[in-house]
Amino acid sequence: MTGRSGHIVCFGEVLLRLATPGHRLMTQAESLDLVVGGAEANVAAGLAALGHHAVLLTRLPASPLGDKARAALGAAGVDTRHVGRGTGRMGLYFLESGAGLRPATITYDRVGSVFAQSAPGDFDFARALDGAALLHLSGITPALGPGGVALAQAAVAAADAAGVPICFDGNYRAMLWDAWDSDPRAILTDLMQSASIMIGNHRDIALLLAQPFSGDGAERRREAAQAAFSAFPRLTLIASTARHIAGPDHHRIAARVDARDGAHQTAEVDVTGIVDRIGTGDAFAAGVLHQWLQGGNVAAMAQAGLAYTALKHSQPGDMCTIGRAELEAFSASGGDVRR
Ligand SMILES: Nc1ncnc2c1ncn2[C@@H]1O[C@H](COP(=O)(O)OP(=O)(O)OP(=O)(O)O)[C@@H](O)[C@H]1O
Ligand SMILES: O=C(O)C(=O)C[C@H](O)[C@H](O)CO
Repeated sequence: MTGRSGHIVCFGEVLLRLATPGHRLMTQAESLDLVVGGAEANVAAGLAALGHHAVLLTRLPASPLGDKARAALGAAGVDTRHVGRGTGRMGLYFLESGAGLRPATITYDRVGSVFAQSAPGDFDFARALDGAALLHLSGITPALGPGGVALAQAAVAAADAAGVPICFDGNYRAMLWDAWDSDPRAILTDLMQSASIMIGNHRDIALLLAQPFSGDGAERRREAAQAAFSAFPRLTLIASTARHIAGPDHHRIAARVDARDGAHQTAEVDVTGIVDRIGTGDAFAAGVLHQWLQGGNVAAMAQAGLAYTALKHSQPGDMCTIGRAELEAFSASGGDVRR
């Protein structure tokens, strides 16, 4: 197995999460717990925890909130040298924590953030991408509005110009797309033309291709993957999870990676006692990319993605900072205290 050299550039907005403590409703909360997140930052943190050189390309406000975000990224081992600063506000989201049969709810408060207000010229894409193994971005940036579309297009164009492969995570956020007069299909299809790796499932592909996939399970995923490989000539890998919600704190998750010439779908693992569901998709992406960077095959990528997403469910916060030793020691049956 031959590894890939170079750092990974993750491009996207960093948010502060303000969450009700102790499963309270927002109406009951008298304080809010603060953590730093953002889908692409979460992937960078996961990759850094797994021993890779992960660079975050973003812009934060020149304010104590921006300082807080940058400090958290640095503490997670993310390379913040390409984190720009600007005048304006920090993107936030509020989380009303769920419990039992009451789902968690998210309220975004990010319109007009420094990142969302940025122009492509505010980023030195070429410098950040110089020598990179991969650019990772997601469907969240173009969902921010026309300015976000321009940012995502500029990032993709710069990676193309530098010959850097692109990983695109669908990360469909209906609340963001529905907040403006958007055409997610056209925008995402255009961005996907340049992607080598897609993190997304049959729903993402159905949206892109305006084509439903009605089969079941693995058959439906293979059919969707084949349609995506036909539509996007540069695509080499599609990675997805299949999540069955067995109970309020009990999910069954399998992972799948499709290549043009084969696929691997893992067995399901039971994830119980879920502490935090947010960021588990980003942890999956980090696990898959961890193996991709090492030249692992579809089975190794699917297993690492599954293990890392399963482990993330046990860690509070948006980021997964669980290390490589724990990933390698992952056991679907969990374990007692290690002493
Ligand atoms: N309405 C939709 N249209 C198209 N794709 C969707 C839609 N809703 C969800 N998806 C896609 O389905 C996949 C799984 O969605 P889900 O919300 O379970 O995210 P996840 O990847 O498990 O976790 P995370 O919330 O951390 O991203 C994602 O790739 C997402 O983009
Ligand atoms: O929802 C978003 O835009 C975020 O970036 C916040 C979370 O960190 C992200 O959704 C987790 O995937």
